[in-house]
Amino acid sequence: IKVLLSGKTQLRLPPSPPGLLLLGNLHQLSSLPHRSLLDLSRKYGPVMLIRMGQVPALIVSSADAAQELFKTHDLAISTRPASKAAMKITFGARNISFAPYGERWRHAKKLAVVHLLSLKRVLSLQALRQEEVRRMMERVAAACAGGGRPRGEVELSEVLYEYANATVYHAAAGKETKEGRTAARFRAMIDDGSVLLGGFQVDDAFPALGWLSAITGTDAKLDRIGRRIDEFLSGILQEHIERAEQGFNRNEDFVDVLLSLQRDGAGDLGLAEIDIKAITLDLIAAGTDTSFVSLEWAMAELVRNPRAMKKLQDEVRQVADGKPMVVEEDVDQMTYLKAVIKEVLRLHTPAPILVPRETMSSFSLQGYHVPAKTRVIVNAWAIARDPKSWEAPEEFQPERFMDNAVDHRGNDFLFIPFGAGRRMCPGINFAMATIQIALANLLYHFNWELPDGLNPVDLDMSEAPGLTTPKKIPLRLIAVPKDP
Ligand code: HEM
Repeated sequence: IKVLLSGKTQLRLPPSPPGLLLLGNLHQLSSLPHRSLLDLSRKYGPVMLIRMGQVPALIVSSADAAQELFKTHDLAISTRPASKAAMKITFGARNISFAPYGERWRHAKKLAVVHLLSLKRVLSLQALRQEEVRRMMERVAAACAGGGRPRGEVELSEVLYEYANATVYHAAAGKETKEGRTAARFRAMIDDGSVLLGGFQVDDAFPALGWLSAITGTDAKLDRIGRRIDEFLSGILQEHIERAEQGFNRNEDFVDVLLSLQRDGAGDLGLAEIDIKAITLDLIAAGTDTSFVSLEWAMAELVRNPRAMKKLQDEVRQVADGKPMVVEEDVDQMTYLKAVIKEVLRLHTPAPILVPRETMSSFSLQGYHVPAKTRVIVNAWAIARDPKSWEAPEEFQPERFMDNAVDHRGNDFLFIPFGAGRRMCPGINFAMATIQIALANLLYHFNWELPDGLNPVDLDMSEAPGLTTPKKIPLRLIAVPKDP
């Protein structure tokens, strides 16, 4: 009636599934939102508007809509929604991933790219990766020697997590120098945080009801995680500062570089200790889980698909024949390895709904009006299994990437595991280098089997919830050395 009386035409909003008065569509979302959202989009279309409690959210689930979104409206969706979890866990969102759009975010991202993530910097870290791969191989080899477990049985998920964490930690904050700052401790801190940062907590849906998170206990939990993270990062910084004071600072790692920039003034925006902690934590967290889940799913798919495993093993062993280890020059010649990794990123998109954005202004998408202050969720996982773009989308077929120029760098919108546009992942080079060399060496040195006579097709492939989705049941495999 108000619209009719005002004489204004009503703007056409995207279709919405019917919701409940207070909850909106929250009750239709499971702990794996990418799956529930795909089901809803099959009914309501690739551009939909849902309500998560009080919060309106635009859901994009097709390559066409994603292309229009990122190509035409990227600036309008370049901020992240403010969230209590991000404020408490990521040093007031002074990091990159959860920072609001603006100069501070741009400055932090530039520092990370120039001093850690550019192709040149990533190539210069080759020896570091080789060292971490060697440590991982030694761990697997130790399992082959027995040591209390059935011979060759490896808690592979644990080993892969440790490798992914150590690689990015080593590059960002140097080698672990004190007992206790380990992958296990880091994981315990980060895992709870990842679920809370996903943006699907009751508290995210009712921002006006601040007291709710005190009742649900989320506030206390966030404070606890925040304190542990601060303590961990303060320890890292203190070690670096002490080392520099003793004259041992040779700009070895990213924290060293940031501290020396801080001493030199670091430009107009400055660089406080809290910024250094926030950015360092961000890079270690963003780089660990994503690379780990990619490796975990890669090994799971390969043991489930013995034909692909053999084909990849043949390629790796032929290229690196006779060498003590696969090195990165060898990887350049491994086309099937690269296809396998792309297929893993397609089928098991590590961050299935990317990282939520928020509209800074209204715009029109595929003929629908999208209001300002709407959360934007791009279901990259759903897009990567859309039968309109992919043949047999549910099947693991690395061959589909062999003679196919489709790339993961944010230009082909049917395949955007790293996102697209201004907020796209800056860690692609780092991630690819970390994953490729590890997978190649795992297959070069060992043959892999399922324990307890498990049939490959019976391997459980369900996902655990979070910003990234690891296997629900960690991967445990038998490693058999290629050369006993
Ligand atoms: C397979 C590995 C990885 C995947 C699949 C991945 C995926 C993503 C995705 C989907 C986003 C959000 C993009 C968007 O909003 O459009 C993101 C952001 C980000 N990633 Fe990655 N990532 C990976 C590895 C890494 C690594 C190794 C690092 C650094 C060491 C890193 C650092 C970041 C940072 C800092 C952001 C925030 C960018 C911003 O908000 O401007 N990522 N990543």
